[in-house]
Amino acid sequence: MQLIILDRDGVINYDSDDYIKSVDEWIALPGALDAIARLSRAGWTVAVATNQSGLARGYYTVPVLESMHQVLRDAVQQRGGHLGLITYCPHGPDDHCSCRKPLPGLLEQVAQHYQTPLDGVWFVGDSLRDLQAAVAVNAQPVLVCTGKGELTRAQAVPSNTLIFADLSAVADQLLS
Ligand SMILES: O=P(O)(O)OC[C@@H](O)[C@H]1O[C@@H](OP(=O)(O)O)[C@@H](O)[C@@H](O)[C@@H]1O
Ligand SMILES: [Mg+2]
Ligand SMILES: [Zn+2]
Repeated sequence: MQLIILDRDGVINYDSDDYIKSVDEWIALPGALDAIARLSRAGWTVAVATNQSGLARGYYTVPVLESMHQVLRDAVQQRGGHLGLITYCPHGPDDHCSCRKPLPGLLEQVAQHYQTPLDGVWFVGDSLRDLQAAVAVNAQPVLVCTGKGELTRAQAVPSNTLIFADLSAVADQLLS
């Protein structure tokens, strides 16, 4: 199967250092929804793996998070696409869970859901922890320069990281 996994904040939607705490604060990045729909229409399975420590911090609730994700799903569907599994880590840094990126637990949940290996699967993120999670499961780390991506690019990223301007450029590459 053609599977691609996306980080959410900073890749699909604008990120904020104050967290994305409501549906109103959830604003898609230019071209991101069309990119997901283009991939989906071309037969790709598009999943999402996102840290959401704002839940543990009490900044928003699961119903609010789910409403953001319904907006995302509806917007992709309106473009003729389908968004697959959205898996998230609800924990905080001190919860010592196994799913908070850079740990690969979210990616492993995607692999389990689709019963497919992750070797070489593109995981597209804007933070170093996204790239590290990809490397941990032998997936392909892909950095986009939206969200925190430019800051991340200035750090030491995994040597095999692919770098693109944004999610639209990632879709262009995969669909070329
Ligand atoms: O990029 P993804 O994984 O989709 O989601 C990131 C968000 O959960 C938030 O993650 C926080 O990091 P801490 O969880 O506080 O370390 C901060 O980076 C926030 O700016 C950001 O909105
Ligand atoms: Mg991010
Ligand atoms: Zn977790």
